[in-house]
Amino acid sequence: MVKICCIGAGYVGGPTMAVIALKCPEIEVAVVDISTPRISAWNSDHLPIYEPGLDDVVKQCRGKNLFFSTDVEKHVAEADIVFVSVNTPTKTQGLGAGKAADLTYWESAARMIADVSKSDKIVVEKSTVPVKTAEAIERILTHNRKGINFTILSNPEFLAEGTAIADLFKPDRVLIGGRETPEGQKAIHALRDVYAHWVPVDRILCTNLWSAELSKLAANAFLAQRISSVNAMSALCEATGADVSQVSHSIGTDSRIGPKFLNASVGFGGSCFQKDILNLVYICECNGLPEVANYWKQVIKVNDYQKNRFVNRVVSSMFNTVSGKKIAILGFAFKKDTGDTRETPAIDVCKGLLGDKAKLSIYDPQVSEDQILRDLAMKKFDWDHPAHLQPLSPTSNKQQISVVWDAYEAIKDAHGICIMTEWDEFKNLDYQKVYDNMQKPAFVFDGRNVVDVKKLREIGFIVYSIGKPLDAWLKDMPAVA
Ligand SMILES: NC(=O)C1=CN([C@@H]2O[C@H](COP(=O)(O)OP(=O)(O)OC[C@H]3O[C@@H](n4cnc5c(N)ncnc54)[C@H](O)[C@@H]3O)[C@@H](O)[C@H]2O)C=CC1
Ligand SMILES: O=C(O)[C@H]1O[C@H](OP(=O)(O)OP(=O)(O)OC[C@H]2O[C@@H](n3ccc(=O)[nH]c3=O)[C@H](O)[C@@H]2O)[C@H](O)[C@@H](O)[C@@H]1O
Repeated sequence: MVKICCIGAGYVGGPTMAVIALKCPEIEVAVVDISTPRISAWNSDHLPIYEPGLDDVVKQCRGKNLFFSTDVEKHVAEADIVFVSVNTPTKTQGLGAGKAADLTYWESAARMIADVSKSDKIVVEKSTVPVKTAEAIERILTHNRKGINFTILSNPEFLAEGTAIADLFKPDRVLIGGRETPEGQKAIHALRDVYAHWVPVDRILCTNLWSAELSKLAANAFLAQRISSVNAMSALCEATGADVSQVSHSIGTDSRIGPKFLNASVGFGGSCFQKDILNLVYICECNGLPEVANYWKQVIKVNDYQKNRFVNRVVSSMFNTVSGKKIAILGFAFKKDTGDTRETPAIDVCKGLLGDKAKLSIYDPQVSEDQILRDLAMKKFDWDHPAHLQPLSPTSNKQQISVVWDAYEAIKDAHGICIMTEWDEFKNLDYQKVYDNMQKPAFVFDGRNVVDVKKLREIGFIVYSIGKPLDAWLKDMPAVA
């Protein structure tokens, strides 16, 4: 029986391995992690991450050919194929701080693999890593090889949160990069055989190591660039009276552009886009390519601009101050159908409003109070470390923040509403009831373009919706970022 071990039971390791176990009943899959609470949760009825369809997949395989364990060394020693899916955060100190990837967790995993292995292994980079990382990992693995052969592959993951199971069941492609040597090619075939259980072979792309590593960074950069492009257009739409949804639709019908990923928003969030672009920028700089670095840096700058622009719009619309005013924050996760808050634009917007002394009442159907308070208190990039290495109880400004478990509760007596996540329930709120329970004038700032602007204006709201023609009220209150 082939044995797979995955180091890192997170958003990628957990769902990816659960799907491999489901689709390959004859393979034994162990997912290991240094975090005891995370592994306990994987073994319980309350999985550590919220992802539609995941519970079902885990329940079908757990205890049969899918195991979650903290016994990292045992499972690594027994495995034929070891996936490494640990955190690769942005460095916060030293050389490359604020840009380069911090490979501490990857390096410690590689050293441990080298130390405990007693048989040949294929080691798979599942984490997103800088191009050329495989070279460094190979050196670590072979420093003390004791006659054991390690073959390294790059197999980056392209799933998106909220649709992870669907993406894993039916991926656009699976990418496997390896050395162009007989051992490298043999390892590629072994991993291809795993995916070929359910992925059509023409969707399994095999490349050299560096192309696979770089393709992952490139894919995220291209995706994020699309959002920054449409968000840049949204600012121009607001200035000219064009409607960004109509512009997106018009350009998206060109088959060379395509309709997906053109929704204007308050800005992109999530654990990877910013981190991976910063990493790409750093790699370009290190390779003497400042123009290329600056090109990609602009994607992040426009994203920051969009979040600032939103905050400024809220403050300027409400008579240039939100001091002491209650603002309801609807949604905190970085997108719908996930409880993940890593780099969510809601953090920046809330911090901006708190800076102007607003009182926030926050509601998200999947995010706990503890998580929200931690997020609003944590320093930039601290979130992307294993849970037990994060600051224990960062303090946030609790007098200004309340977290509630119902949208109507959040809205009660509020002066304004900011929609930060496109949860379906925010489309279907009883907005007449909402209006009746708010202070007047009642403002809605829709950062996700989910509300029916016309209907809300008829009720009496002053509505700001990203990239849409401005309410007469807002026209006289320009918000510069
Ligand atoms: N979250 C996402 O949607 C995607 C993430 N990625 C990449 O996958 C990698 C992992 O991301 P996530 O799963 O989101 O992170 P995560 O933070 O959810 O999971 C990483 C896990 O690794 C564990 N860990 C760290 N060092 C370890 C060690 N030495 N031994 C055992 N366990 C260790 C941590 O405790 C944590 O549970 C990152 O490189 C990320 O860029 C790639 C595609 C999608
Ligand atoms: O490497 C990763 O971590 C993953 O990053 C993204 O996935 P994810 O961040 O989970 O979610 P997306 O659907 O890409 O959304 C990212 C952010 O962009 C925003 N977004 C997305 C699409 C859009 O049109 N407009 C927009 O503002 C979302 O609301 C969200 O805040 C990529 O889509 C995945 O392919 C990749 O594997």
